[in-house]
Amino acid sequence: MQDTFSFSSTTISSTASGLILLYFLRKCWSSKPRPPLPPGPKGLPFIGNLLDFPRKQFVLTFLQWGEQYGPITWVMVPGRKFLIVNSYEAMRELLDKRGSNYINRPQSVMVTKLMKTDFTTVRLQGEARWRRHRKFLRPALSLNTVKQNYSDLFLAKASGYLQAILHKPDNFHHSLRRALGETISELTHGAIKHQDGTDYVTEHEENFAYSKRAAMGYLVDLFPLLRFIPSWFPGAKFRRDAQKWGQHGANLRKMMIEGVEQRMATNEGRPCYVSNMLEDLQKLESDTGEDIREDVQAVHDSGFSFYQGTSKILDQTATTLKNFLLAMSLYPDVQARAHKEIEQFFVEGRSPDFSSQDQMPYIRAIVLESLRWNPPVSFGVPHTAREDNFYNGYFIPKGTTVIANQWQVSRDPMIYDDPSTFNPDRFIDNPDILDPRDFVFGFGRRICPGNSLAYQLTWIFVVSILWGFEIQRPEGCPPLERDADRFDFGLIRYAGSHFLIRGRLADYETFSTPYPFPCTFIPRANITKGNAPSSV
Ligand code: HEM
Repeated sequence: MQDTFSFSSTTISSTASGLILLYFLRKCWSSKPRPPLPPGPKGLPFIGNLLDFPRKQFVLTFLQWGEQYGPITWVMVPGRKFLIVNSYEAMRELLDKRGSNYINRPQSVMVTKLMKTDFTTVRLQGEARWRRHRKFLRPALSLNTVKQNYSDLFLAKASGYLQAILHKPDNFHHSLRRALGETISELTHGAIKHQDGTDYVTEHEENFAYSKRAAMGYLVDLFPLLRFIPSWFPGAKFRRDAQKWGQHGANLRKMMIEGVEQRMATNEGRPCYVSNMLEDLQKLESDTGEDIREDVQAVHDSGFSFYQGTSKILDQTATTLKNFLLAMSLYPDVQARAHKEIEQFFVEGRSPDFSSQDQMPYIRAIVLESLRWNPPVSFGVPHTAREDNFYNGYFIPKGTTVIANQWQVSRDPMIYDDPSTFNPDRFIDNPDILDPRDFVFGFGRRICPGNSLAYQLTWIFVVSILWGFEIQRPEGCPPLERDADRFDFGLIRYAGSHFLIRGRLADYETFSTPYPFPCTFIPRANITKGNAPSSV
């Protein structure tokens, strides 16, 4: 008994001294100065850098910060910490090499929670549901699948666009969105209209307008507790709007899925992403008895994500093509060379197709330059840090929103000489130059799964338009020499009034597009009204 007691007291005293030692060691360790936060503009008490955020042309301010503070800049607003990355090397290091730490997305209360868009691929956190989406998207959007399954659809839509320009040349911006919207709708859900006549493309445009408004930045994003205010409460219009806008998306999603199911039941309509995946799953279920419910949900959600959430797919591809059209009107020499290359393959009634794609280096260079000249998602889709992290001796706390300023890469003179000039030759003269697809489609595990599709679709539109038309800038239009006169850099035009912050805290999934510009389309010998390219 005595022995036991003395043993216990020794144990207790040594445990106690051990704990005390540990306490002091920890104290010493934790009082060791933590590396500093990255440099950045000095903020104000309470509101941090809110006033440093520009109201428009965000990337240009981000670029200035890059020049002043180096590759990474730290900024804060209430409740949010941002790391703006202004160097390709740092983007690769953080988002690619340490991709598992930067796999999440920031969650906007208004768009994600109140509008209930957290099912879309782009907004999901990097967890099981998101992995399930990517599992279906990967094979469906691979280059091989795109070439085999979607080439005819792309050709038909490009041809339809030429006819639209012939008939209503002034409407070319609108008909471009229409052609791309139809392409995506047919590709994902096999139709552009519901059985009851509802036009999916028009509905998606409406839905997109709602998302854009919601993404403008609401007070509830600064003070998330506001989301618990009942929607009937005075001043809670944001809740009623979110409900209405979210419901519009939910109804549309339901309608589009029902449309696919009806067509599958009657063997009508063209095969599409959703029907192909559902057929595979149904086969799996009947062969193995596997529970496919979560997979079916992932197909429904990822199919709709082509539009919702990532509805910018349409905008991004449209922007790339608008970049191209603007460039053709500003750089006639480039256009003349492109016409020459096309004439080697597609003349005398032979309309464009993909058969000579590999033999047309100048067209490839034009497509790449259209992506680089004005990266459509000018400062990327943000990622967030899952854990504390260090870079170049700076501390990046858990939860930081990381913004990769793609515009900076596109204008880095160390990478691209004379970067504001549209110069496809840079890709021909220097085959080792950075391929813009290595940054305009994002980074790491969240990298855009649609990059091959986007490239192929852009390519056939570019060739078809050049085959059919000569593009001119109308006489008397100003020459647009500066980037700031050409591109809006993520400016969202929204006339509605906002609380304190109008646009300063806009959701950061904005994208840059050319300001509206006029073009004259002169039909070439190849094309006449009613003469659609023969291959479609
Ligand atoms: C020129 C056209 C396009 C550009 C510039 C573009 C760019 C991007 C970028 C920058 C991201 C975010 C990547 C990141 O988080 O680092 C993204 C995400 C995404 N893109 Fe694209 N994209 C384009 C077209 C498309 C197309 C045609 C599709 C589908 C057919 C598509 C599907 C997606 C999806 C589903 C995501 C979300 C990925 C995720 O969060 O896991 N994109 N895109």
